[in-house]
Amino acid sequence: MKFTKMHGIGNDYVYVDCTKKDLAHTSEIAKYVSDRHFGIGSDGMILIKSSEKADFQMDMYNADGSRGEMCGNGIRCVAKYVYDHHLTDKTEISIDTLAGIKYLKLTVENGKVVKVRVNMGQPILAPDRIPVIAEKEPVVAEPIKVCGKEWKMTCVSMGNPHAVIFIDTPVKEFPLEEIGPHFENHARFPKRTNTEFVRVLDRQTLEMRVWERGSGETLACGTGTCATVVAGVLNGLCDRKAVVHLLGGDLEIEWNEDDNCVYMTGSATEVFEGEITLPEEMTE
Ligand SMILES: N[C@@H](CCC[C@H](N)C(=O)O)C(=O)O
Repeated sequence: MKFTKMHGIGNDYVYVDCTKKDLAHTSEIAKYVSDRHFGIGSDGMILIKSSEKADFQMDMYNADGSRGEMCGNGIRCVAKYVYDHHLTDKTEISIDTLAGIKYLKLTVENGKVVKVRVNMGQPILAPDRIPVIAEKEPVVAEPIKVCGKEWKMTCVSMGNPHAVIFIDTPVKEFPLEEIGPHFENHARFPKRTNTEFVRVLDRQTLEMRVWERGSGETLACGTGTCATVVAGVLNGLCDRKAVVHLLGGDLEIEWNEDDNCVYMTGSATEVFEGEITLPEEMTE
């Protein structure tokens, strides 16, 4: 299987061009290639496909083989791939995802995409659509007991579920490996959840670490960063336009007041191309 390794501020995926030939056993392959010791090593796998509804389609898999409805860092890389690999010459493109069609604007320098702005759509705040088991809408600073401690969570879906927790200490010091899995698998999240731990530095600057559903800690999460700014606004902690520092780099987020859509701007990077021989049972 031919693949391209790409990352959006350190959130790395194996990208497979399926515009001409489809792939079977995708869940198993995602798990296999994501393994950092026995595979290629990545946070998951993303398939780039042709689409009848949009310019392209993106299918996203986490490292454990589960499907993610959307991937903010991944969709910027898909945009870079299709432009840099000459599958399109358009600098405004649409990509279909399990969370609907997203619209992207590409910044090109010397023939290559260096930055992408994505309209990530409107945040979903209805508990049954996130989904989270909660009494009130929106779910803002709602108590939840995890690991014997009461936390205050704000829940937002950007097509996929997020629980955002504001903390007062530097995010680098947070025991993410210990706490993250207990949020991910908590009974209040029927489809599990991605969880962001966030410290507000000032009204336009936040820092965040993420525990992703199906992949564990990653260096960045695009949908999670959008959910973080929405949660910050709902809690009165930040402005609608903010920069979020993640372990792998920065993302610029704007929750636009006029159309209620969240806009994410950030980089996309190709690391290398390769070919991997898959186990026989994954090729049948
Ligand atoms: N890293 C992604 C999100 C990937 C999917 C997520 N783990 C899920 O299962 O919802 C991003 O950049 O948004």
